[in-house]
Amino acid sequence: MGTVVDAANKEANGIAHTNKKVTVVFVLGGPGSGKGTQCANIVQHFGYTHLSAGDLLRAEIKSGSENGTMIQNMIKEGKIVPSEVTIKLLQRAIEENGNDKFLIDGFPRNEENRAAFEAVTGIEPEFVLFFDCPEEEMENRLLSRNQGREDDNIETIRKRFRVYMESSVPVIEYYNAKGKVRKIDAARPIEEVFEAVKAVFTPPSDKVAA
Ligand SMILES: Nc1ncnc2c1ncn2[C@@H]1O[C@H](COP(=O)(O)OP(=O)(O)OP(=O)(O)O)[C@@H](O)[C@H]1O
Ligand SMILES: Nc1ccn([C@@H]2O[C@H](COP(=O)(O)O)[C@@H](O)[C@H]2O)c(=O)n1
Ligand SMILES: [Mg+2]
Repeated sequence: MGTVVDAANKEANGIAHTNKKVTVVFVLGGPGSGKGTQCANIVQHFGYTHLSAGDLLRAEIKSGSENGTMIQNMIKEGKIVPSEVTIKLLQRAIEENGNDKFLIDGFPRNEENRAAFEAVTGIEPEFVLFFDCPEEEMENRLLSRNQGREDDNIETIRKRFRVYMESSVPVIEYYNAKGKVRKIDAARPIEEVFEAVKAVFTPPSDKVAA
């Protein structure tokens, strides 16, 4: 079941409304747990559009936006950018895309993100895909990622882990209490993790008995 984006709230936020009916899956997990890697696989197999909040913020820096310097400083410090900035980027990306099902990766990152997104868009996630991975493994992955990210250094990585534990884990707990979390053991090879992910996205009627 999708969610109809609430017209009044969208107008208040300055986004033209289309009453687009969308299905949203939030993809959460610690820094380096493999969210982006698995989202790419889900896109290929299940036809979702992948929206990474971090990628949208990095693109905003590159675009020369008035918020660019603020966003860059927040990312360097591993801090969470104010919700209105990130939500506008997500809303625009949803509106501009012809697809009606989205993986929103790395969002909501804190309670403010969660409550503001729900209030502004009226969108409730179908479920939350949660990649559970030990910190030591995530640290090793981030230190060898080699994508030139300014926040993949040990000092910022430690700050990101702290923010994750203090601000993001409570959001996962919130959705867990609502029965919406699909937890995946992410400390396995990429292909094995994807087998578990596939089981979450495959409707029960399509599952073949082993
Ligand atoms: N299951 C896995 N086993 C080993 N390495 C992995 C696995 N999944 C992803 N990686 C690698 O770990 C690094 C981090 O993965 P990815 O970028 O997908 O994580 P992320 O959760 O999106 O991180 P961030 O929150 O920093 O954006 C990448 O170099 C990726 O190739
Ligand atoms: N909801 C979000 C998501 C991300 N950020 C900032 O971007 C950084 C990188 O995010 P990744 O998901 O790509 O790791 C993150 O550390 C935050 O600084 C944010 O503010 N809000
Ligand atoms: Mg990522």
